[in-house]
Amino acid sequence: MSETEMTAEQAEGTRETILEVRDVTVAFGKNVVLDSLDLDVYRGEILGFVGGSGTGKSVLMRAILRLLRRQSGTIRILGHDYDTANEADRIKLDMRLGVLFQHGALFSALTVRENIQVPMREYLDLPQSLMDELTAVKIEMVGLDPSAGAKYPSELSGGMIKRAALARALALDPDIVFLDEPTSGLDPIGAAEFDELIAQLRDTLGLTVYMVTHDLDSLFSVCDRIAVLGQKKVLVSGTIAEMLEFDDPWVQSYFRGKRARTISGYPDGSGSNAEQYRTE
Ligand SMILES: Nc1ncnc2c1ncn2[C@@H]1O[C@H](COP(=O)(O)OP(=O)(O)OP(=O)(O)O)[C@@H](O)[C@H]1O
Repeated sequence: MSETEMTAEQAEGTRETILEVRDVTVAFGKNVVLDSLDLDVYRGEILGFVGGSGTGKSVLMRAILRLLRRQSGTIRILGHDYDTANEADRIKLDMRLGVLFQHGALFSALTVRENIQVPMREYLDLPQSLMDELTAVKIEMVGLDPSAGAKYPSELSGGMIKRAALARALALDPDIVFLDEPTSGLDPIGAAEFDELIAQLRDTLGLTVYMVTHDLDSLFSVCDRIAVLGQKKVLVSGTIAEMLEFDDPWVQSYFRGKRARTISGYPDGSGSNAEQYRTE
């Protein structure tokens, strides 16, 4: 190894942990869903979070976003522990997170422009003209036509709703966005375009992306790392190559199953021609 090369461990040491989950337990009555779970998310990465149905992916995301109570453990976002932060710091922290819930979850009685301005009104004190300018930038950023701003969610296609919801998640220029199954309900071309948009935003804005997904195409084409939830913990996290090597029946059948092999383009599931697969 030359002096300028780094080992994988050294490279890992230089990454900034933007989200640190330690020893988190969440239970509903006697039903323990997450048990002493640990997870790290690094700045600028796209992390795909997968696991069988009902394993607790949404519960973890909601626990991180403080939408439900956990029994124990610590969650540090951008180095801050929300539990011990004062009110002013909590608000600052909230502003650095963006969320796109499944199905978009736009307010149906508001136009796209008004939807995007909801977080701006909540957290910023800006004149309407400036909010309008910022909104136009967000609409362009997610690849929507400027005319979409005046439309109501019922007038938009599924793909446009996802983009509008993403624009709202980006309204306050967050450091990290949480996406709950962002490509579900989209056709393969729409899903591939949405993945491309996510990768583009990561590259241009340095955004960190935490994506709960069942979409193998997304995992193979845009995710830098994958974390697998199983047995109430993060069973394994790493690259696709590391998933393929991991000795667990669910992980093996998920990443080496017939569909995964078709997407990856190689008999053993390695490599990736997901984009080609999708547009065929
Ligand atoms: N508010 C709640 N009260 C009681 N139990 C809950 C609650 N929310 C989730 N659960 C339970 O937690 C478990 C995990 O649910 P969760 O929705 O996180 O699964 P998931 O991994 O996101 O599944 P899917 O991929 O099917 O969306 C389930 O057993 C569910 O019934």
